[in-house]
Amino acid sequence: MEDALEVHDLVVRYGSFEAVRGVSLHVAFGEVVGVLGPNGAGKTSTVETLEGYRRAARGEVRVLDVTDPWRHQRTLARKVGVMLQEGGVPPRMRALEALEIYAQFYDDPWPVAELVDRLALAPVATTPFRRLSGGEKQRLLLALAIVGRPRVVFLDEPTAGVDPVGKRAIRDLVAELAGSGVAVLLTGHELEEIDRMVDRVLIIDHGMPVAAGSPAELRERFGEAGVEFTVRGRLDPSVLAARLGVEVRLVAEDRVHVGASPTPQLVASLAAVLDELGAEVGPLETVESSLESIYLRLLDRGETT
Ligand SMILES: Nc1ncnc2c1ncn2[C@@H]1O[C@H](COP(=O)(O)OP(=O)(O)OP(=O)(O)O)[C@@H](O)[C@H]1O
Repeated sequence: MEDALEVHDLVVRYGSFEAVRGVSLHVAFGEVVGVLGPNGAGKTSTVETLEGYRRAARGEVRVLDVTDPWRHQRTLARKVGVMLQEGGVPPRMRALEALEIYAQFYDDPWPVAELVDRLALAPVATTPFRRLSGGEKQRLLLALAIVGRPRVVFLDEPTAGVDPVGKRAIRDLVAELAGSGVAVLLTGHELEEIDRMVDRVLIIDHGMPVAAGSPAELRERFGEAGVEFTVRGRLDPSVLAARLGVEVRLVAEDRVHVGASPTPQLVASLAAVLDELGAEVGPLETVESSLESIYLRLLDRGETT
């Protein structure tokens, strides 16, 4: 797949403070990539440099055919979709009005009625922007970002504050955009949602890369696949650990986590030992690490080493 955008060894400075210290990333057409990291990690600084709002102190930045977004911000703005921060829409402008005005800027906009329908904006079509709820604002800002059918879309916390039905609508729309070849770069803290939307993530901290890959790759490298079950009565995890030769711990008072891949051998040995110990347990369930647990472990490790 051809890359729609790329950043190589990016450094962003505010005065003498280096907010981004050597970040590289690329997004292909048809790909959804998430930039993750704690508050102040440098996500917005990275994305805003790609959007042309910040100047790179060092490094190469390309978005579509624009190799210096800072210098060519106006040209770039017509080619990419940016999910604006709240301040990007005049407070009194009505939702539908905003969409119609934005649509006029483009040669082949997405039909406004279709976007209104897809993002369930009809009930608030005549509501002024400042009166919209948090989730409604998010949905409108997403509609505004994509109404011009850009080939590259930047989404800042697209599902933050959105209800579950709205989240699904946004996920579906993002998947559809990617399916039609759009490159999507998103940031956010809602890791469960992001896990479901992205092909790859880049985790950064203190302006530096911590890990990168698809959620599946990160699970493979840093995750803890395991088997869990509930137990009635007492079961000493250390006894089980000694017998199985793997890590076993309580994740709740009555729930045991066996930290090993659920291979047939492991499951058979576990069942045999439990039987021998006369333990009364519920069904064995396989569990895999969430992106959130991997993220927490990676960042924790980053700070302690
Ligand atoms: N204009 C600025 N002047 C000085 N420092 C800034 C400026 N903009 C950002 N910073 C600092 O740069 C660092 C990175 O900020 P950035 O907004 O890129 O982080 P972020 O990862 O997007 O955080 P969040 O998750 O909170 O949005 C922070 O320490 C921030 O305080």
